[in-house]
Amino acid sequence: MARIRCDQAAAWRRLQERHRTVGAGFDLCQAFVHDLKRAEAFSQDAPHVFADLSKNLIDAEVQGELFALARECGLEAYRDAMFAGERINNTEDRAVKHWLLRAPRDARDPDSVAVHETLDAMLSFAQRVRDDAAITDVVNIGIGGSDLGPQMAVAALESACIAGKRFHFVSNVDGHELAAVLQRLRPESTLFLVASKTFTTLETMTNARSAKAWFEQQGGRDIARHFAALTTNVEAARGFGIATTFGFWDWVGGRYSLWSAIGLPLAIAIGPEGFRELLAGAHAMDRHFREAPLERNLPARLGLLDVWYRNFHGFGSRSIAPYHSALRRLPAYLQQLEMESNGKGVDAQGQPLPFATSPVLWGEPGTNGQHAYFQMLHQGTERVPVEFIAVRQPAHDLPGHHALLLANALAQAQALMQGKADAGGHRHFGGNRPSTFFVLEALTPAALGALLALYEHRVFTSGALWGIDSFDQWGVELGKVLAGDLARRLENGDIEGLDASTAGLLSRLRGR
Ligand SMILES: O=P(O)(O)OC[C@H]1O[C@](O)(CO)[C@@H](O)[C@@H]1O
Repeated sequence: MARIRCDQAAAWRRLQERHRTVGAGFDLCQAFVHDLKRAEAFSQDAPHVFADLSKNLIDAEVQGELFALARECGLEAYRDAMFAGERINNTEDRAVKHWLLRAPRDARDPDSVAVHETLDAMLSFAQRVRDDAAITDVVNIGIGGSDLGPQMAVAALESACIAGKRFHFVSNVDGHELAAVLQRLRPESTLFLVASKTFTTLETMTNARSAKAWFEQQGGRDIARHFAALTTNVEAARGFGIATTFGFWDWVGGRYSLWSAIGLPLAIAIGPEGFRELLAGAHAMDRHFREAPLERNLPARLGLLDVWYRNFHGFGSRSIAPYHSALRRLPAYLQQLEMESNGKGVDAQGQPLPFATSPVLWGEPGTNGQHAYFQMLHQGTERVPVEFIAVRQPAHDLPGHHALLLANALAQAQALMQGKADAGGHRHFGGNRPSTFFVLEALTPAALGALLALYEHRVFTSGALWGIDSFDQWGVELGKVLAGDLARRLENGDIEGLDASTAGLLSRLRGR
């Protein structure tokens, strides 16, 4: 489908002009003085998520131009193409249909029917594992999208997780990780889930082989009961000796696969009903993204803000500050989602891009981050937009804590914006530092599903304007190939043809 890249749109030039004349000197505090309705105008309710965008460096005119830019670039048509199942992942010639995984069953659509068959089977398996008191440990072996999503979500929903079962996530090829987990396991009470879309990934296959060898050495019997595979490559899983498999499809990208069989650890942890609630929350956000006009469309507004910050203000990073310790793995999850999707230097046709794309995402839960890097956020030489995520209702009943936590989130956003002008030198806070503030009512499966889908569509929006293919990841290939070659060289010591640095390091690491 025809797409206009953002830098070729007339609105792009108007935004450049706007940034040159007023945008760069935009004063946040003054904006609130001049517009008493600013907080309301730049707030947005979406399913399960409220967002206050008013502490961002935008005004109504910039936002209007950003909507114009989105329309000129064909964002809505491109979004509709994704939801129509067109092959918008053009470099891999694949459709992009993770949203179908959370849509209600549609008997007319064979893909939807297959999705729900697998979902039903996977959820009954999850229920059986939940009911099986003999299984005390579930070990997910996977990496990237086959690890970060379930790991993040099991932590996020820890208050809803089943008692009496421990969940472990082994991703790294570094044997320290698997060895530390294996030490705490007994084969008869362990279920290994080998999660890999391709079932070829070096880390996962190495860990899966070692786990299987350990299981057999420890006298484990009945692989069929103690190993299951979550993969699009069911044949390879069978070849590996795993009979219980839950499949998914090539139109589910790794970083978009939590909603598929890859979510099995989460389904075991929170139960089939909880998992369906997660899907329903994400589906509600899908509908919002599909149906709301851009002016009231939260993922679109956020994605456009990202373009404004990256390409006009030149902000190179964004900090994620979840004020909820259960969201401790969310920054890592979002790093893959956004940086693997939009960390591209060429457009979908392979043409070099003359502008910046994905920012660096980073962060830690609040209030911990405040005692580590918030110094830089308040007084450093870079301006970094911060994203606060607060949850109104806590999942514990310790008195006092939650109000202090929320007060800190509010205070940081306020301090970033207001600064402190009356003090000079080291005590001076320049202020005018942007932030977005999200509020969830409670950290439920539905709210988490909606929040994650919100981020997915936001990444879609900026990627669409940048004209890139947000659904491939060719940038991870080169390192994989070189690692294969270097693994052989580490064995045999061959340094022929290597650059001097790599050759020297290789010899040192071989200890010879
Ligand atoms: O699920 P697989 O096929 O093992 O891949 C794991 C991860 O590797 C990548 O392909 C590249 O890092 C990710 O996109 C993916 O999530």
